Amino acid sequence: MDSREGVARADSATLVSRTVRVPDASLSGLLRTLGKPTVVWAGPSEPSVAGYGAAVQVTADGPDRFAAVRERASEVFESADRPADAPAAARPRFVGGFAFHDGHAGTGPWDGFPTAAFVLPHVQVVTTSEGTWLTVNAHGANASEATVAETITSVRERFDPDERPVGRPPGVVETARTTSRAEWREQVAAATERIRAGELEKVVLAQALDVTLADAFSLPDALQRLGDAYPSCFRFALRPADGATFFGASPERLVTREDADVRTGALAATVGRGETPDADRRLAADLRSSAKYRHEHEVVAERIREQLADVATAVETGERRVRALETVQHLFTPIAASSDAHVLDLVEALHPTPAVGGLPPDAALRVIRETETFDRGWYAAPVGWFDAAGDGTFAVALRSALADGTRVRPFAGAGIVADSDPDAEWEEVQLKYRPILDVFERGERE
Ligand SMILES: C=C(O[C@H]1C=CC=C(C(=O)O)[C@@H]1O)C(=O)O
Repeated sequence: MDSREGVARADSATLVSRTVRVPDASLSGLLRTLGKPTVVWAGPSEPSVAGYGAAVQVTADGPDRFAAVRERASEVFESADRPADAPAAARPRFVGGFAFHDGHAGTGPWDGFPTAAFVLPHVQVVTTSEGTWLTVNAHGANASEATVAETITSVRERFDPDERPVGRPPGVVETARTTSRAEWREQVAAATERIRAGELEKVVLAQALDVTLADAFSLPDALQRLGDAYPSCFRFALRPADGATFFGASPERLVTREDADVRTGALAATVGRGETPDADRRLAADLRSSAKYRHEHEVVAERIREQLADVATAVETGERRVRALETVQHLFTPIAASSDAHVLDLVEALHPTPAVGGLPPDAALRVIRETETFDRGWYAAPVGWFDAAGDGTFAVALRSALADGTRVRPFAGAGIVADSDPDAEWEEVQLKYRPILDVFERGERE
């Protein structure tokens, strides 16, 4: 299942797709029994998807990558041989993501991660509140109903949905930084100077850690721990080639399109959690009332509305509120709209929002490139899924890390505006590493 035997380029071949119901299974149970997935997606109030192997893999480079993926995937979907009464939740879905920058190199730690990579899984297991379905997709010269039926039988034989206990956290042996505190101070000071000089209004600067674990990384354990601590976040894991896995639990929905309904939102400005309910409320009150936080947030909300204007109508902004997560609290403004555009067109219009890039976008991207000393790769970029109708959900790959064996590289950043304080931003970034580090560090309880 780990190989890419089924890999085919989108061409005139048929996509054969069949679905059977299987016993109810939790995502972690599935991952522990079926082996190494190529893709995993689990969103709040959405089906979870675990994919093995690739019936089709689509990759693309350069600024046209969004359209290139959409077109190649549409060819595959148009060729589909799938019974009309097959359950909708189990429909074939491409799952994958994009690099943050157009000119992504895909080298070093990001070896195997192109500028865009999506997989239509050979074996796709979808779980909803209604049940679990196994879909087998095959495409190319050897794809037939008979080969699909054979795979269904062999996966069913191995299918053991029982929950397995989560292992002990592996423990951290060593942690190195891409950016020292002194370098960060200089970077933030230089960025605020450029902002005050009028070159730009906001930029999101990031950094990374190089963590060495005592024992090898376990994806089922990592995703289960993240799911327990961050149930309202989008959990994902992507392994476009054999090698490293990019995974995380992102609080930020880039966009969902369901029929013509579009859901997005602005998530920006951060404080920590208080030690007591009173301290927590004071922090939340500060987040709501501070002019600095409001500005940092409002530029994001306003820009998202502008970005949507070209691809959607009936853009409506909900009420700004505080969204509390296990380790941080953010300002959040829901935004809804209506659109006939494919979800990938919406992703293209929205990426990068100023919650991960800045404003104006080009100036912010220039400052990011000139300032950061590590490769963002797929961090802070769109990850998610789409289907034949152009529906789908994409999250912004935050609270994320690249993991391979005992090596893990978590990423985190912070929005910088004119009055940002480098030390406060440093503390904020350390809080944003917590979701990933908590998966690996051994606390006193262990
Ligand atoms: C860039 C990150 O968070 C973004 C999302 C929410 C709040 C943010 C902030 O307050 O700076 C960031 O814009 C990250 O988690 O690495």
